[in-house]
Amino acid sequence: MPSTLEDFEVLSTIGSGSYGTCKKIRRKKDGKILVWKEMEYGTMTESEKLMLVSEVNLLRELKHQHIVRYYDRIIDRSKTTIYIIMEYCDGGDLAQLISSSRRTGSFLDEEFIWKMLIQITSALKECHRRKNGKAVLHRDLKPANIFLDADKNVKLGDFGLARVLHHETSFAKTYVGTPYYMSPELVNNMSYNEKSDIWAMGCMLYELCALHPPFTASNQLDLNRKICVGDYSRIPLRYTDDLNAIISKLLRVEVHKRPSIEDVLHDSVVVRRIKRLE
Ligand SMILES: CNC(=O)c1c(C)[nH]c(/C=C2\C(=O)Nc3ccc(Cl)cc32)c1C
Repeated sequence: MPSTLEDFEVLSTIGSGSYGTCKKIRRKKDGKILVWKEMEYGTMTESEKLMLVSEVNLLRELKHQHIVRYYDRIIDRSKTTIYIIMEYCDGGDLAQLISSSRRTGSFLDEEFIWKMLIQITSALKECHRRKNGKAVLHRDLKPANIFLDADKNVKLGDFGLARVLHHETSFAKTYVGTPYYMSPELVNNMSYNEKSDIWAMGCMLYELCALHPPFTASNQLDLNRKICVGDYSRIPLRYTDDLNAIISKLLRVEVHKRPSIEDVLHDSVVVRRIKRLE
């Protein structure tokens, strides 16, 4: 039996991502706490609407402990709005965590950052596995799209929709961020690929260490230059050479030298750390 809006009670608005509004909801039949992401599709073309529906159906197949669980979707044609119902993540997102660490001047523990590296890599491995010959590339990996459950375990969310909503009307209206995580290949107008997700993961892990992105500039031209030459400083000296080494591999400018997800999971330093967390 498909869900309807009446099956849920809206409790609060908890965030507005790049592509819509997130609300905390309660499922009336059992009291389960969930979220839904409301996305207005009225300004989309027919082909983009079809892409959005197929994207959501594909994402619903992703069942993994470190990927936000998709439960259902509701389409309200009277409001041209889709409601994507997903798992509630009590711990909020990594962007909030970085902001509060920066505000209090307290760096994150290295053990926590290794845990993020291993769990995000595990989630991306599931996404990059071919499903019906189609990889689900995240395309918008950033701290605001990495959520945490009550035990501070990773829940990768908000994916795959970036490609659908890159059309002029809705993307231009909603996209406000500076593309700090844009990879060298994207700066050079090449196509997004699995290694672009790896680059973004490197930028994110760097930011967890330094509490700022690896590449910053006062204008897009300077930012692009720094990205394309790989001009960034070492992570703070409080972090080990092992952590610095793996992040440096993720931030290799040449795509063919950048490790794949499998390379990361088989890297000797990462294997050692996985054993420690088991
Ligand atoms: C201030 N907001 C929060 O602390 C917060 C909390 C407790 N949860 C969230 C967000 C989500 C959440 O809890 N589950 C989600 C599933 C998909 C997406 Cl795109 C977002 C979420 C947020 C933004």
